[in-house]
Amino acid sequence: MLEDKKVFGIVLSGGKSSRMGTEKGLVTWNNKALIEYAIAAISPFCDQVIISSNKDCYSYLKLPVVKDIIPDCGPLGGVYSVMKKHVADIYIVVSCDVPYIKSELYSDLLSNLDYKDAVVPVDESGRKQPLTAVYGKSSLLYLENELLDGNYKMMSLLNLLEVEYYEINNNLPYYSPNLFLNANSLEDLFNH
Ligand SMILES: Nc1nc2c(ncn2[C@@H]2O[C@H](COP(=O)(O)OP(=O)(O)OP(=O)(O)O)[C@@H](O)[C@H]2O)c(=O)[nH]1
Repeated sequence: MLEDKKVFGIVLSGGKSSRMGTEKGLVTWNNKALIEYAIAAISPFCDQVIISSNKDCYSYLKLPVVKDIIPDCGPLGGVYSVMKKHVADIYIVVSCDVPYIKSELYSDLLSNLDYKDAVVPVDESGRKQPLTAVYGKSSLLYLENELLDGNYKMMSLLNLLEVEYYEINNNLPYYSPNLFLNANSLEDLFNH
């Protein structure tokens, strides 16, 4: 299905990292920066991985960096800015702070996209995970309208899109209870 499609990865790293107290993607965990786990998870499927950040600190990764076109709109603004600047058929989104995320998850999400606007995993507690998801280029119009209306919530965006929800359960070979662990603070990372 992907052969004739252009697939770009979006690594969301443009937040303020206020709970972490230091640039989240650069925090080292098991000898690797957090952002490098995110990049590794999506790279196998991407023609190009793009960093969504408003800082210059990720230049060492030698990947394109896209700053937010409209500042302070949260992750929605980051996804929008990359989509607007780099045209592709499919965008694989990952936040920079999910060190347990797995390539196999993205493989499953991609194979469920078909003609939907997005495939979003739902964790075993029923939480939708739109920042570790896959979006078709058809999402861009909705993202743009949401931003213009001042609605910055990813969850509201999902209500507008035709979304395939992909249920995660502990029978999946790559399942772990930490799959979506979101390392917002050093405590999240080291004390879970
Ligand atoms: N490009 C972009 N990315 C963002 C923005 N806000 C958050 N993100 C990213 O979206 C993901 C989820 O955001 P949060 O977990 O709230 O991260 P954060 O905003 O850096 O953290 P706090 O300041 O502690 O709330 C992270 O990967 C952030 O880097 C933004 O305004 N622009």
